[in-house]
Amino acid sequence: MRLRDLFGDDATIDPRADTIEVGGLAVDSRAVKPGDLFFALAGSRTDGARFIDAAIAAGAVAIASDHLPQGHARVPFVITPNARRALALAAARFFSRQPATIAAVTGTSGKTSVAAFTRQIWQRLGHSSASIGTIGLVSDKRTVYGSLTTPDPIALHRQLDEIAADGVTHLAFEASSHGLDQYRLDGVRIAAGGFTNLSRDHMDYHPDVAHYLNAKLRLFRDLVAAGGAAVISADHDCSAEVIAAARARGLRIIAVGRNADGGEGIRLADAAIEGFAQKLVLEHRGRTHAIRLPLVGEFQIENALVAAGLAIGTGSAADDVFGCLEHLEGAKGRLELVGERNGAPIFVDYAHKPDALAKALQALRPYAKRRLVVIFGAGGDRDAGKRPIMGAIAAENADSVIVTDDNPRSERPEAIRAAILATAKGAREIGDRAAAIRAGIAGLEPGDALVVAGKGHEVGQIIGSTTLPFSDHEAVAKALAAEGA
Ligand SMILES: CC(=O)N[C@H]1[C@@H](OP(=O)(O)OP(=O)(O)OC[C@H]2O[C@@H](n3ccc(=O)[nH]c3=O)[C@H](O)[C@@H]2O)O[C@H](CO)[C@@H](O)[C@@H]1O[C@H](C)C(=O)N[C@@H](C)C(=O)N[C@H](CCC(=O)O)C(=O)O
Ligand SMILES: Nc1ncnc2c1ncn2[C@@H]1O[C@H](COP(=O)(O)OP(=O)(O)OP(=O)(O)O)[C@@H](O)[C@H]1O
Ligand SMILES: N[C@H](CCC[C@H](N)C(=O)O)C(=O)O
Ligand SMILES: [Mg+2]
Repeated sequence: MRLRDLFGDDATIDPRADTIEVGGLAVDSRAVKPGDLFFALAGSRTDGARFIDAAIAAGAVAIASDHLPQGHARVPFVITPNARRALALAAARFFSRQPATIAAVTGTSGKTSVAAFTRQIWQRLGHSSASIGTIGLVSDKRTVYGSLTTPDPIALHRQLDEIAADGVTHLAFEASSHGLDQYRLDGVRIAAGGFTNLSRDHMDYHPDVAHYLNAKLRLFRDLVAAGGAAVISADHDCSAEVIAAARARGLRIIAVGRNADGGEGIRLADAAIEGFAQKLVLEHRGRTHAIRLPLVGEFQIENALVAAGLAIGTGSAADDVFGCLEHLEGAKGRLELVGERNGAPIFVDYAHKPDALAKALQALRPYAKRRLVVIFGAGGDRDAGKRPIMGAIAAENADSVIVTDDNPRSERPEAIRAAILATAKGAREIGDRAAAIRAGIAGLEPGDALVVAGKGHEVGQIIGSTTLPFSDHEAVAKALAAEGA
């Protein structure tokens, strides 16, 4: 593709770059292939400009950056005011196909679940559908394990192009605050945006909560296409501000939840637990719908309603969409019932931040007639401030707490555990996660419930810079087998 066709009018293109054909895009010098255009981006740890020589040595034919790199005037270059955004827009032009209908969801918790639910609703309504996010790419054609919640723009646009070529017409994907802040999803043609909730997260990255919320609001301010829909949970302190941002863009607002109006919105009029399911009464456009949602956890109602709103906001008929809610399956490792011992249910959950842990424990309280047991830790090289908060939440909302390791990464696991234990009064400490799970399961008695939180779908444990195979699902299964359960 011609280099010139990758950029808009705000780019200054070196005359020598004007005729260049670009074979690919690269943002990491170590991934450059001959013929690539290398984007030199200033990052959080280093500056891509330092790797321009390496990129050229690897075959880069031109460099794009937001400033003329010193000493590199001999290389064909493109200067563009916001190089990260320009990268995403260039990736959208380079990988030009996208599914015709795309919804994106943001919020502190529930994104993976909403993306999975939206995909399931569309699929059930007969559309070839996919989701992209923390658990990777899931489509009716293929599954690819993921690592980032919002992939970098090159990977994201390559995947959009591939799934569109596969025949996928409907995509729901997760917009993380990092992804929004770093312009990873600019260039995606988004027909509807969803917002679940806001609580403490990523305070190692965002200077304050306002910055974090503003990153999320970019979805409505900058990214959902004009005339598109905004599906917003109405039940939180931040809901009014999010709705105002979407309204300022003239988007079609579909508020959902107890505080939504049952006209354009989806109002939750009633909810009651029924075994491992919940009975809901919904109001929408003057009609009442009685639904049996086959999921555990009050928060899954919020996720299901945002997903329903996204499907309705992109053109599906409300009656059909509500019918699909009766068939939803939870995303892997999200309050997933994985076994039982002595009649006590055992769940795997992905709560790795304070509000999610509180919500997960509160959701499981009705299933623990005796003791609610939680096993969890906290990731290393991530917001250290959340550790004591999570310790206190566990002590308050569970009856028995085992503090173990999550992904310690480069940190000392004992130090992470100590920060949690400082507030988790009465908790046991068992660093080895498999041993912690064995101990938790061995102690279960009739009437108890156990949740292993923090790693959900993950299949590895990152210790130092090594990822060892580890899955909570497998660890639970092995512990149950050892107990003869
Ligand atoms: C902190 C963060 O978000 N970093 C992201 C950012 O990297 P960066 O630009 O800051 O990287 P850097 O290390 O400072 O390097 C600067 C530049 O030099 C380049 N470089 C570097 C070394 C080299 O040898 N050659 C080279 O060219 C790098 O490719 C980069 O372009 O841009 C990269 C490209 O898009 C991302 O891959 C990278 O995500 C890292 C891997 C990461 O771990 N991010 C996590 C925190 C994250 O994004 N999480 C969110 C939210 C999770 C959730 O709550 O669900 C997610 O969306 O997953
Ligand atoms: N709507 C919600 N409100 C509060 N907590 C929730 C909600 N949905 C999910 N959770 C909790 O958060 C955990 C993660 O859920 P999910 O993966 O759907 O969210 P996410 O926003 O994608 O998270 P991440 O940013 O970590 O990828 C769940 O396992 C559960 O403990
Ligand atoms: N996307 C999140 C996932 C955290 C999962 C948890 N298991 C941990 O390692 O902290 C992050 O990278 O911060
Ligand atoms: Mg996610």
